[in-house]
Amino acid sequence: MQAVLVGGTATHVRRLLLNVRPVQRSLVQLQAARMASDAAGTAEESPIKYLGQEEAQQIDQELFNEYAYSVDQLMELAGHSCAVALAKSYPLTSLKKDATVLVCCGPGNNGGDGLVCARHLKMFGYNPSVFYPKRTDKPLYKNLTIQCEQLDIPFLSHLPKPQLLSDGFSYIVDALFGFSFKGEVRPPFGDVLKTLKEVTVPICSIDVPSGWDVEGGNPDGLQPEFLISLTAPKKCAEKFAGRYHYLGGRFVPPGIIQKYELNLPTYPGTEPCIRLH
Ligand SMILES: NC(=O)C1=CN([C@@H]2O[C@H](COP(=O)(O)OP(=O)(O)OC[C@H]3O[C@@H](n4cnc5c(N)ncnc54)[C@H](OP(=O)(O)O)[C@@H]3O)[C@@H](O)[C@H]2O)[C@H](O)CC1
Ligand SMILES: [K+]
Repeated sequence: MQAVLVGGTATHVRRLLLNVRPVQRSLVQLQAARMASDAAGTAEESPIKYLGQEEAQQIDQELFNEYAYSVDQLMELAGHSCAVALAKSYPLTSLKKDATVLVCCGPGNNGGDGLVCARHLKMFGYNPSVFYPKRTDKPLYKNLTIQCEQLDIPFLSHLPKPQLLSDGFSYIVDALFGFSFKGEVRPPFGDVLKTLKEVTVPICSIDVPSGWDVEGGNPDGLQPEFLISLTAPKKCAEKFAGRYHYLGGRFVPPGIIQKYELNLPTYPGTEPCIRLH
């Protein structure tokens, strides 16, 4: 707490700390640290942390087990932040082809983020379709699918050839695999990734470009134009050379930010996402 005792803020901060519960305390401390650095005129931010695969999974589990979030809650916030970041990067008015978007969903939670994102894109006025080749029987995914169907979002029974995809869609959302992807790509996703590599419209990846090693990337794999990292960027994002890199999933409690030294940037106002570069 020494760092915060700058420029007459000490009494104010001490009073705040005495009157708050422990969870709130870390919020106050974060704010105090920011006030201190501003007061000292040293607004130098530490670099954002890039997470390894195990660390990302550990944080995920901690959010569920210790912070008592449900997967549905976080997925909704994550998927919504993806749709907002996409709408900022590809505004409705700038798109041709009736603002058609294809969202490719994988079998895990990354695919779930994709289904939520598709629903919000529809609400924002885009025309999403979904390709979801390996469905999961869990109620969460079934419900997300029904919600999309009830909004008249079409589900494609097969993935069209690259030329048709490029002609038919403004961009393609890659929600196939996130931070739990491991090893060589297994069927049917090898063919899916091969097709996506050949399209000429932008590929927009959620959390991890699919087919990339979560830490090492994949120089021969997809080269997305857009990436939204959720919670915090994964190590492979250091290799991302596309145009838009966003951070989303504005749900990380201060306790986790501190414990894992995430050094997340401050989200502006009420925005659910922030552009990193
Ligand atoms: N805390 C957060 O930031 C949150 C992030 N969310 C999103 O969740 C994903 C991580 O989700 P998870 O379910 O753990 O895993 P994935 O979606 O990445 O992938 C799991 C499925 O992928 C299959 N898999 C894995 N490797 C391969 C491979 N080489 N070939 C083919 N298929 C593969 C795996 O299959 P199994 O047979 O191994 O079971 C799974 O089916 C994160 O990235 C965020 O996008 C949450 O939405 C909210 C919290
Ligand atoms: K992905």
